[in-house]
Order: sequence, then structure tokens, then C-alpha cells
Amino acid sequence: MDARVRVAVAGALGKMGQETVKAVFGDDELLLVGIVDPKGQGKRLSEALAISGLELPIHYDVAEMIDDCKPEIVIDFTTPHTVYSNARTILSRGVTAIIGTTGLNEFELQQLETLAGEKEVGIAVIPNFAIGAVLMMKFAKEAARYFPNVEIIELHHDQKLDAPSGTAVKTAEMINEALAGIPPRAVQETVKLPGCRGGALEGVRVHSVRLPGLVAHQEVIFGGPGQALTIRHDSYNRESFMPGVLLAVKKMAGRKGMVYGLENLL
Ligand SMILES: NC(=O)C1=CN([C@@H]2O[C@H](COP(=O)(O)OP(=O)(O)OC[C@H]3O[C@@H](n4cnc5c(N)ncnc54)[C@H](OP(=O)(O)O)[C@@H]3O)[C@@H](O)[C@H]2O)C=CC1
Ligand SMILES: O=C(O)C1=N[C@H](C(=O)O)C[C@H](O)C1
Repeated sequence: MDARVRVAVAGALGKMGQETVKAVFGDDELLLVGIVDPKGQGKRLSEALAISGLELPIHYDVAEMIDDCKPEIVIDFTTPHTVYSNARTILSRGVTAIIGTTGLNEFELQQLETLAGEKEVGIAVIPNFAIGAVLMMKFAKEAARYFPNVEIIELHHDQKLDAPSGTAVKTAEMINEALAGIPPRAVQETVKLPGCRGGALEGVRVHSVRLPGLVAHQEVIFGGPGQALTIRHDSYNRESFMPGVLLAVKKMAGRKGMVYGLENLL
């Protein structure tokens, strides 16, 4: 009997999907069994990605792929518009979901947690798989205990569909957990350009930059009297996410319930 974990990738022809297909294919403990991406419909993976030895057909949708390929785990790197419905489909069929796609709101997360409970399967929602980014968030939470004044600048490539990034949202949530409320600044601000002070996630301001040439970057800047502390993480390419993706797949195999954030699997 083959002991490898049967893994499928949704969004396989996208930027993250392609990297994930290569990483799963190259891992001895995992068996790549299913591929979904609407734009590859009718093709085989070896034609679309020029990886020899990968003769899998590309499926049009997740439901059809699960029925045909019987994965134990589906990794989703699709779009903020499709991720919720994909995640529901995966869980409803009793399959574990690893969700890398960002843009799920709080209500959707709760609904997915409930569904995973009903179906007795696992779901991991991971805003950032880069180990350095996870450490950045943990260090920021620690620093917030001493520096309650903080703002986040997240910088991404110009193809990114959602703002703020999932990483910025998670960072702000972790900072807010450490703080009992951020003290308001004792100044009456005049904002002459709407939006120039960014958006506030419970008092933590987030500024989103989108430019060609960037991949995924974030600075968390803490200010105190006479000093500043900046915690910065840079992903220079999408290989940076792959050790975290493989770790999440292996840790979630056979596990039930929801995990939100890679720090909870390390
Ligand atoms: N958690 C993490 O560490 C990381 C998360 N991300 C997130 O991952 C997501 C994907 O990013 P990225 O790879 O850059 O995006 P891409 O746009 O490059 O890839 C998304 C792919 O999904 C395809 N797709 C669209 N709808 C479906 C569907 N219903 N089923 C299957 N595939 C579908 C798209 O096809 P088409 O182009 O035809 O729409 C496209 O090929 C984003 O939300 C991003 O924020 C990114 C990096 C790291
Ligand atoms: O879209 C991206 O590229 C990324 N998305 C994730 C996010 O929204 O935080 C993770 C990483 O920043 C790259």
C-alpha cells in the first residue's frame, strides 16, 4: 500500500499554484493526485507546465476533481472571489483543506470552522507560509507589549487582488491580542487626502503599496519616545513559501478542526 498523502492543488497554473505543484511533486512523503485550474481545462499538466513525468489531467472545478482523484488534502491558491466556495466544496466532501488564498472574512472563517466540525475534517487557513513572516508576526506581538504605538506597511506586486494583505490582517490581529486597546493620539489630525493615513484594524493602521517588481514584503513600525523599532520581512520569490506549505500539509494529514495561522502548526 502507498503510504504517501494524496494531495491536490487548486489554482495550479497560477503563480503560487505552479510553485506548489513542483514542491508537492518533489516530496517523497506526498503524492500529487489532482490538479484544478479553469484555464488549463482539457490539457495535461505536462503540457501546461512543462514538467516531465506529470501526466495528470487538469480539472475545471474542485468538486469534479475530488470525485475523480480522491485526494486526502486540497491546497487552495486561487482567488479571493473563489476561495470560500472552493473551501466549502472541499470540506463538504470530507477532504482536508489547506487554504493559502487570502481574502476570507471573519464570518466566512466561522462558517468554515463550523462546517469542518460537522464533517469531522481539518482546515488550515494560513495567511502567510513563509517562516520568516510568521516570526515577524510573533515578534510584532511581543514588541506590542512594550510599544503600543504601531503602524503596518505591506508592499506587494501589482497583480494582487486583495487589500490589505492577509498577512497584514493577521499581524494586526496578533498585535491587538497583545494590547488592551491602542491609546488614541492626542492630536487633532487634518487629513487633506482621504486614505493617506491608511485603514485601521482596531486601531492598528495599515498602508498597502502595490508596485511591479515587488513580491511580498511587510514592515511593522513601532514608535516610542526617542526611538523606533522596525520589524521587516521580505519574500523575494515564491519558493520562500514552500517549506511552510509542505509542513502544513504534513501536520494537517489526519487532523480535525480549524487552524488559523502557521504559528499554530510549528
Ligand atoms: N498564504 C500564503 O503564504 C500566500 C498566499 N497567497 C495568496 O494566494 C492566492 C493566489 O495567489 P497567486 O498565485 O499569486 O494568484 P494567481 O492569480 O497567479 O493564481 C490564481 C490561479 O487560480 C486560478 N483560479 C481561479 N478560479 C479558480 C477556481 N475556481 N478553481 C481553481 N483555480 C482557479 C486562476 O485562474 P485565472 O487566472 O484564469 O483566474 C489562477 O490560475 C492569493 O489570494 C494570494 O494572496 C500568495 C502568496 C503566498
Ligand atoms: O498575494 C500575495 O502575493 C501574497 N499574499 C498573502 C497575503 O495576502 O498576505 C501572503 C504573501 O504576502 C503574498
